[in-house]
Amino acid sequence: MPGKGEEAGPSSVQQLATGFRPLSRVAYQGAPGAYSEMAALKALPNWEPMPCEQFEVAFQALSQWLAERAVLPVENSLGGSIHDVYDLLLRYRLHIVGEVSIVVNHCLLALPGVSKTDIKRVMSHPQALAQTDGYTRKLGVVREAVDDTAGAAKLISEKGWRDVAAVASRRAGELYGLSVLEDGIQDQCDNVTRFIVLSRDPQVAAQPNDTRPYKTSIVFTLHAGPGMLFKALSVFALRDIDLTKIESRPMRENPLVLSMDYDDSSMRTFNYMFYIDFVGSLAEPKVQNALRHMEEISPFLRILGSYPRDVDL
Ligand SMILES: O=C(O)C(=O)C[C@]1(C(=O)O)C=C[C@@H](O)C=C1
Repeated sequence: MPGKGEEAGPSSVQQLATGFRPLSRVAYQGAPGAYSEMAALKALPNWEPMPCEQFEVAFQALSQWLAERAVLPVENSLGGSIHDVYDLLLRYRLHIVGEVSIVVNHCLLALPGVSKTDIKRVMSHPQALAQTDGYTRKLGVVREAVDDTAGAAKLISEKGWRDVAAVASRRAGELYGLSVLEDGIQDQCDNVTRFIVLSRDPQVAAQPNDTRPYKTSIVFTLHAGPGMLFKALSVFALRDIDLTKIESRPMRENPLVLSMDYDDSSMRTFNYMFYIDFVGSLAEPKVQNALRHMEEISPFLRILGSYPRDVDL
């Protein structure tokens, strides 16, 4: 019998002898059947997916050593950026060690026997609702945002609602006993969501024999004034470094600043955090030079991660 505080299971000696290794956990937001679970399994096929109710719970699971990785969505080709994840990246000191993209194919799911004309309400994650906006508008239903797509399917199944449909994956339908009323309901067939893989430790810089293409993600601030963003971006343009994404978010602790460009001291402008992804690894001298240059311009600069690029789409 294991004593108090001891785990039941093979001892470390037994583990070595039998080759048994407990599965490492990868946290994701949503219920089983969520697209984030698919992304987690694509990024880390032999890991145990760990469902979390909210994005922040996945960040906490990783920070508190309950999981070894977290996989979170950052942008979708139709719905745009997932802002909450950008804000959390700044609040938690975690590192991006990889990225993975998946094709998102939404289905309209309802209880067996329900037809499309019975549906009065459609529930899903806000991103999934944005990606199927044209379709649900034509359907003329009330749209309701919930925490995740699979969670919507689960709720409909548990409550037995016959006038509600979920926008979710076919797999979510199978898991929660819902039928597919229509498949492929996203407004464009090219519907791709990009996810990042987070770890407590940074990815080891690309080795000289590593031929994989790399990407680097940073977040920075700028002083208010004319041409500041232009100057910041020029550190990459001058070195032919290809930017793949830029995002700006309000600086929540200090949302308004005085602009140096105006004499009128009452003139205040919005204050932003800028997030940039670019092609290149921290091991490359031109990337190191660009970041050194950026440090001269930016009052705050943090490297979020340098990691192999997902080229499998
Ligand atoms: O709700 C889910 O199934 C999720 O995994 C979340 C999420 C997102 O946040 O963008 C992931 C992929 C799709 O773009 C829709 C929803």
